[in-house]
Amino acid sequence: MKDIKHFINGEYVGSASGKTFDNVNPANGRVLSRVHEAGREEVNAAVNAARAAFNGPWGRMTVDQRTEILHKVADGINARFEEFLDAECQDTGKPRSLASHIDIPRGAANFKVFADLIKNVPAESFEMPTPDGTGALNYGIRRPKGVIGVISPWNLPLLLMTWKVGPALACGNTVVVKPSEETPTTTALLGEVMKAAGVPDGVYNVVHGFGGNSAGAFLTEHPDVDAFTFTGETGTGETIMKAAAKGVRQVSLELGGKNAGIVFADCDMDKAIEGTLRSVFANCGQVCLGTERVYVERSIFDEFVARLKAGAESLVIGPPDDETSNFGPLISLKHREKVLSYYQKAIDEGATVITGGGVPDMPAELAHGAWVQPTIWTGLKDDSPVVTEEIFGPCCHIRPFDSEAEAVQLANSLPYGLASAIWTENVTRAHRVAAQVEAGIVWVNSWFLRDLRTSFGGSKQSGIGREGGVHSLEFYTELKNICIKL
Ligand SMILES: NC(=O)c1ccc[n+]([C@@H]2O[C@H](COP(=O)([O-])OP(=O)(O)OC[C@H]3O[C@@H](n4cnc5c(N)ncnc54)[C@H](O)[C@@H]3O)[C@@H](O)[C@H]2O)c1
Ligand SMILES: O=C/C=C/C=C(\O)C(=O)O
Repeated sequence: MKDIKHFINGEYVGSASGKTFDNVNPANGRVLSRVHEAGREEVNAAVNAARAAFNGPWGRMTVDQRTEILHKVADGINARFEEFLDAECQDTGKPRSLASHIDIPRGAANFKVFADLIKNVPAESFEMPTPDGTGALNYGIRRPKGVIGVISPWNLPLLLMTWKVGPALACGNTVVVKPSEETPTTTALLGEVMKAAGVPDGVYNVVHGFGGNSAGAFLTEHPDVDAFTFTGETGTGETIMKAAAKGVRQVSLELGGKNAGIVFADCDMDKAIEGTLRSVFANCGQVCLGTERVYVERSIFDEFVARLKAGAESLVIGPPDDETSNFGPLISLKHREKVLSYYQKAIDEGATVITGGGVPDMPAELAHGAWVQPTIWTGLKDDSPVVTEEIFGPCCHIRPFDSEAEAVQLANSLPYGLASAIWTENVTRAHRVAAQVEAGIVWVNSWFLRDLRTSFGGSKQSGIGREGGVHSLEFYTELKNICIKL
C-alpha cells in the first residue's frame, strides 16, 4: 500500500505521530493509499521551511529566474500528464474525459499564465505639483506578502490548488498547502515536479490532514503565516476567517454557491440545453460554478424540461477507466448521504421527480462506490431547502417565470452570489440581465468558459476577493507607494 507523506523543505516526510488515514477511490470504495496526518509539529516544520525559503534563495531570485522555473513546473506537469490524470481520476472517480480536458491542463496553465503575467504587469506612477513648484514623483512597487497558507477542496483538486499556488509563487511568495483529505495525491505528486524544475526547497510545502483540530486548523492558527487563500464551503470560510483575524492576516475566500441558470424563450434551445446539462451534471454536479437552480420562461418550460430530462438520461454512468463514461460518482459515501438527504427532502416536499432521485444499479465491483442518479425536479416552493441550500450534487430544480424582472428577482433571492448562466439570443437583454444578477461570474450562452486574465470570485456569502489575472496581484503582493520630492 503506497503511503502519501508530507512534502516539507523539499523532502517527503511522515508524521511523527505515525497517524495515517485511508485515501479511498470513490468509484469502488477501495483503499488507494495511506495518508500521513500532520500534527502541529509537521505544520510548524512546513511553515518554518517556507519562511526560510522566502528569506533565502526564492526571495532573492529575479522575476525572470522565478518565471523560468515556473514554466518548467508547467512543463513538468505536462511531461507526467498521465500520472497526474490517473491520480486525479482515482482520487475523485471523475471521468478521464473530464480530467484530461479540464483538471490536468489547467494545472499546467495556472503556472504558465501567472509566470507570464508577472513579467508584464506595469506599475503605477503619478507626478504631482508641490507648493515650492519643484513637484514630486510617486510610484508603486509590489513586494511578495511572504508565507501563504493554501487550503483547497476535493472537487477540482489540482486545478484549484494550482490556481492559488501559481500566482502565489509567481509573485515571490512561498506556500504551505493543505489539500483536501479526500484528494491528496496530485498535490503530493506536484512536490516531485517542483523539485525537478529547480524550485528551491521550502518554497512549496504540503501537509495532509483534515480541517478542524487537524492540519487545516493548525495551519490557520499558525502565527507565522502571512495570509490564507481558501476554497471550500462557506461555513469553513467563516471559520478560517476567524482564525486569520488573529494577527490580522488577509484572506482570499472562494466559497459555496447555489447558482441560477436563466433561460429565456428567445434562447437558442440547443445551446441552452447543452450548456445547462454540463453546468448541472459535469463532475457529478460537484462544481462550485455549476447550476442547481434553473429558471425557464414559461412558454418554453415544458420543452426545456423534456429535453433536459432526455439529456440527463443519456449520461453514461461509470468509472474513470471506462472510456465511454461521462458521469462518475460523488467524492465519498459521506457526501452521498448529504446529497441523498436532499433527494429525500424533495420527495417529502412533493416535488415532481422528472428523472433520477436515487442510486443507480451498479455492477458488483462498483457497488461500494458513491454513485447517485442524475436528478431533475420541478414543483418545489422557492423557499424549499432543496432550492435554497447548496447540495453540490448532480441535480437541479427547474421553475417557470413570466417576466425578466421576476427571473432576476428569483436569481438574486439567496445569500449566495458566485456564478450564473443566462441563455438568450437578445443581446440587449443579455447585457441588461447580466448586469443585474448578483454574482461574481456571469456567463451568457456559455458555461465554464475561462479566460484566466479575468477576475474570479464570489459576492455575498460566496466569497471575499477576486483572483485571476492582475486581480491575483492584489492578494499575493503588498503594494508600496514611494514619493520622491523633485
Ligand atoms: N468558489 C469556488 O471557487 C469554489 C470552488 C470549489 C469548491 N467550492 C466549494 O467547496 C465546497 C466543497 O469542497 P469541500 O467539501 O472540500 O469544502 P470544505 O470546506 O469541507 O473543505 C475545504 C478544505 O478546507 C479544509 N478545512 C475544513 N475545515 C477546516 C478548518 N476548520 N480549518 C482549516 N481548514 C479546514 C478541508 O480539509 C479541505 O482541505 C462546496 O461548498 C463548494 O461550493 C467553491
Ligand atoms: O468548482 C469550482 C470551480 C472553480 C474553477 C476555478 O477556480 C477556475 O476555473 O479557475
